[in-house]
Amino acid sequence: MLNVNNVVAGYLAGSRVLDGFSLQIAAGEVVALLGRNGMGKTTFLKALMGHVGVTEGSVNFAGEEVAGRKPYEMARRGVAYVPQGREIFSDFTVEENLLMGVLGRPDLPQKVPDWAYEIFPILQERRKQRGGSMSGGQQQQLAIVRALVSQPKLLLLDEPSEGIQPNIVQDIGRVLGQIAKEQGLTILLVEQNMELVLGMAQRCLFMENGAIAYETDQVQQLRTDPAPIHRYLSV
Ligand SMILES: Nc1ncnc2c1ncn2[C@@H]1O[C@H](COP(=O)(O)OP(=O)(O)OP(=O)(O)O)[C@@H](O)[C@H]1O
Repeated sequence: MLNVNNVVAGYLAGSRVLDGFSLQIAAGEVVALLGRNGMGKTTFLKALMGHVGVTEGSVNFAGEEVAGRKPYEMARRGVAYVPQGREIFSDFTVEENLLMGVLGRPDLPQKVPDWAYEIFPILQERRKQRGGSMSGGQQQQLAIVRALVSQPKLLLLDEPSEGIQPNIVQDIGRVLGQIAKEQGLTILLVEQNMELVLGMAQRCLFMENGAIAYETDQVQQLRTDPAPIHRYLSV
């Protein structure tokens, strides 16, 4: 589904935050992208969404070259992005926030589907309340469902557990794992919370200096043999 080859990308002209970055993700996979702060994980998600320019290499999504596409074009092609810090609209109600997710897909019926409120029941209870009045965890749930109502093929999540109480993190992990399994949703997860990663991911990619340095599909072995975690994540 996603085939990224030798990508170079950065913020300033000539900068190489991503430097020879390559990865492949098959349809239906749940993959975690890990690495210390500043290694370029968020930059990759932004480059894939078209928020950061790709200066070298190729990004193929669903059989089409997409490097250089704008964020709204990526959304229409079925890539949904839940950024770090959630970025919900504080003054909009829960329902209005969800509608924003639908508006990114003009080919879908332009209303919030009923199933959106069944994913996390709190969103039904808070439907008419301002997004900004909810807790951080509830806002994260809202941001995730806002992404899901665009009916993505690929869901990008940037640190969904950040600053959120453990029971909501667990709930998010359980729900996303279930959706991935039952509906074949492909997920790329950037995350520091190893419990969430080990509970969800089928494959872990470790980033160092702008590229993937190591990967494993023996995710559960990381519990008993955490050497890669120490090597690539410890400061
Ligand atoms: N808007 C920006 N302008 C210039 N440089 C940036 C910008 N955002 C990030 N960088 C730089 O790009 C590098 C990679 O940052 P990035 O946020 O992708 O790292 P990360 O692996 O996601 O780490 P973190 O866990 O801290 O978010 C860092 O050196 C960072 O300082």
